[in-house]
Amino acid sequence: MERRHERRRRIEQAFGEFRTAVATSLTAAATERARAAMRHAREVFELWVRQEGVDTVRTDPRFAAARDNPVLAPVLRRALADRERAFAGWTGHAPVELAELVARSAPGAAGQPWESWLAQVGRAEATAPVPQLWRVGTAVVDHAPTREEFPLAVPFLDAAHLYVSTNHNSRVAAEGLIEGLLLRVLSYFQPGCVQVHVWDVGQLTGALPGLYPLTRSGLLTVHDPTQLNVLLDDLAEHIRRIHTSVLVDGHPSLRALQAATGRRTEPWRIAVLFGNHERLKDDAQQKLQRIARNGLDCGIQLIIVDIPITVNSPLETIELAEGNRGRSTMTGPHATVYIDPPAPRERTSRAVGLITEDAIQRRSRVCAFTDLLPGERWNARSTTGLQTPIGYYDGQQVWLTLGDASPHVLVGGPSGSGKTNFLYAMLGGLAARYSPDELELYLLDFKEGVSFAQFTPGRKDPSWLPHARLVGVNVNTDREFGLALLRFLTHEMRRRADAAKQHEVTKLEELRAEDPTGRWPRIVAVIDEFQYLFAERDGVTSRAVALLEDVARRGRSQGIHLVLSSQDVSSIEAFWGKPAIFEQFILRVALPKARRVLADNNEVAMELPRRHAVVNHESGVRLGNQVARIPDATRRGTFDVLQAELWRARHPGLAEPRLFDGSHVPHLAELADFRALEPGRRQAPVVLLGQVIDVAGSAARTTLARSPGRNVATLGSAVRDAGRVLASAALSLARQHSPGDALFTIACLVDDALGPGQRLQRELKESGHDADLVDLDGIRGFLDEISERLTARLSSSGGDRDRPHYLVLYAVDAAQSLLEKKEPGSLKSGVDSLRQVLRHGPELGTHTVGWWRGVQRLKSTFSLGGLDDIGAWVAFDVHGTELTALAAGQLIGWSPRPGRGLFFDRFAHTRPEVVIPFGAGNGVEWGEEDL
Ligand SMILES: Nc1ncnc2c1ncn2[C@@H]1O[C@H](COP(=O)(O)OP(=O)(O)OP(=O)(O)O)[C@@H](O)[C@H]1O
Repeated sequence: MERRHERRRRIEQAFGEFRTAVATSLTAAATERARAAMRHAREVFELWVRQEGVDTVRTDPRFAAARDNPVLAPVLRRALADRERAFAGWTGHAPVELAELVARSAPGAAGQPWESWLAQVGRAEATAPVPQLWRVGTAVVDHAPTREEFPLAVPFLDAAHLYVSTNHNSRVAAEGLIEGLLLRVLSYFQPGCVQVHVWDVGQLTGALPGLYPLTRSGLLTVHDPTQLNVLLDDLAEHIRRIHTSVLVDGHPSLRALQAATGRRTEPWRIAVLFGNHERLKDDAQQKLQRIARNGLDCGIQLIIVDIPITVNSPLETIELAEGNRGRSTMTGPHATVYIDPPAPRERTSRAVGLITEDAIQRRSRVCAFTDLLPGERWNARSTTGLQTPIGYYDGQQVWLTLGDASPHVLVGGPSGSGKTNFLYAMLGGLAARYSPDELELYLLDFKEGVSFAQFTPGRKDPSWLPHARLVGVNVNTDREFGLALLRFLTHEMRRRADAAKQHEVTKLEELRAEDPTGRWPRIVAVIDEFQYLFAERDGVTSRAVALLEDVARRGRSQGIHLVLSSQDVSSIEAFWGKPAIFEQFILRVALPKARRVLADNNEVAMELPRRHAVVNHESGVRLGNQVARIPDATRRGTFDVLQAELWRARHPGLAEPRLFDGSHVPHLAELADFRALEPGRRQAPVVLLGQVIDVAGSAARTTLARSPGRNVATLGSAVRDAGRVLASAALSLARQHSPGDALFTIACLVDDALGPGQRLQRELKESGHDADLVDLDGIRGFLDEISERLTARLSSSGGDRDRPHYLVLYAVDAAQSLLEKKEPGSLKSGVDSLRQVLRHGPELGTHTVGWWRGVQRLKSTFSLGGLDDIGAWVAFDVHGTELTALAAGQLIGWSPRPGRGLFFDRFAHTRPEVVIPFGAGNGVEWGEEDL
């Protein structure tokens, strides 16, 4: 029994222990569960806090119970502390710093409140620094511990397009945003620097009505809702034109061009496009994307509203969800932006009115020549091209570019339309920008008058244009001078090409890089009234066409630019027959009423007001038209003042430009070739017969070597022309002999020749030479005597060198009948003696410089074939066909003209060249009465 009790007690005890153990563990489990539940509650709460944000949890009634729960309070406290920590770098500093940054980057109207600038006309020029940011509103970071506003500003001009998206609640606010931004831009820059285009898919006159008065001044253009393509094509065309004619120096953008050169020639064009959330048609969409991609470099900005589009270029977006509230890419997804409220309508109207008036005034402002000149002279480099403003349009400068893309210029306009004035404006702008080491000018004016003479030293004004190397005036009928200029340019092209080749490059630009110390200026060759060059269907025209084609084609890469100006481009048949030449003249300048300069369907020149020009860098097609008002550049006080200034600044060693004046008779004594002659030269004596028409102004020369054929003839009826040739020949020969070394015999065989002959004798004697005079009575005896002496010398064996003897025979043919007579019993006539002298004289130092009054008369002096004894000749009023026999049988196209002769040297020339006889002696004027 006892044992049974014991067993029971032990069982009960075991159960008791079990119960205790179970109870203990149940209690522990309950505690653990309660703990887990609390942890869970905190975690859930934390999740809410993190998800909804501390501010919501603190204020939203849904969280009231949780907020009051002391168990959860630490969670909220921790979250608040975390936020404080996260915003530690922001709160109190960043908004202030942002405000300062915007103040710095958005000066004046770009960032200040409207009260301080609206209704004041902008003063910044297009070349002024562009604000980096433009204020549009304020922003607040959504969950910042304290509400701190900071300004919202966007990059815009040159930097980024703007995209605005709206809903039915916020379209009005979006218009306010855009109008506000445009007013900032329009009020920052001088009127004219910015042009605005508005297109609204839904309405013709809806969007931005506050700006409409600007349409009066052309600063705003409102586009037809159905004509988006026209606007897009226009913008695309601007981009193309700017790339081809403005960004020619390798600058990637207008902004870069401005940074490098300080120049901004194009206005900003802002296109505001209002859509309706629908995609544009595919082609418009693609055009818009292209404009977005390439526009910023060319000053074209887009503001796109509610047009779905992806854009592959810098773009800021403002998304307005509710009224003026929204988000922007500038501030990111955690900040709410608030667009600035618009300025009062009345103030906006006043501002727009003022801008419009100012723009209209600027457009009508007469720009002056000085407006074309840079602040600093000669600091531009011509490595890649030449650029200058040549006038104004809408208060903006219009620039002209000579470079790879537009190497040559064709200028056209009827007489009096202002071509010469335009050329002065262009040359002034260039000469002020580029130093004479960067730019050389060759200027030729075919018409009568002295339009380019101003560039050379004058009697009243000693100044000359330091860039001018050659000036041709009154060229008129001396088309050969045009030819000479073109020939010079082709030589220069070759010289440059050779130099480039040595440096293993091909272009002037590269040559300058390879040879930085070399002097490789760009050359601008101006030919005014160039149609004269092609005035006749003759050899000059065909050679001119060939040379012009060569220069027009290859000049581009060698920095040689042609500027051809004409009042009548249409009549240049020879030229029009060569479209390839014209194609090189990409830059066209049409003055009022100019015909054929621009493309056929481009009539803009017909409507052009006086003193304006169309400058077209696109071969004259309509899209390339840029109208400019050209300032007066020819009046006193304009170009002349600039020239005097540049002249004073020139390098002291710089030579004066060479002047070729077609109306001027050259003076022998002035000629360098003449002055260089002196006694004691070892070479055969040189005979100067006149001046050839070349760029250097060289003398027409032949030599009198002691060999057969070295005689000179001048042919023509006038004693004046012939006398000049004979005298300059004799005087140049005299200069190469010491007194007494040579003998001159002057035969005057017509009365007219007596004056010039005696004058020549006197001059020769005055310089110490032996000079005899022979007349008709003495000529026969004289020639017989010389002839006999020559025969004797020819049959003798050697001996001393004969003293040079020069026979200067005036009107040889006048003695023909007298010389033909034979003495009774003699087989020899005087003509035989003359032939003997001409044939054998040169070998023995006896040379004849004779005048025959016509080709037939010369021929009758000789027997068949004797013409070979005349090695060189100058012909005046003799027709080209008559000269064939004297020029080795070649056909000669020569129409005689006053004061000009044709010179041929059988020993040196392949074809004859035009010569201008000298009008003066050895430092002594020859009066007309002497000739
Ligand atoms: N932009 C201008 N501003 C003021 N005056 C001008 C302007 N352009 C031309 N003129 C004046 O008009 C006149 C004719 O101009 P210009 O001599 O330049 O014309 P052109 O076309 O060269 O004529 P032509 O072919 O007869 O020589 C000149 O007196 C000139 O001063």
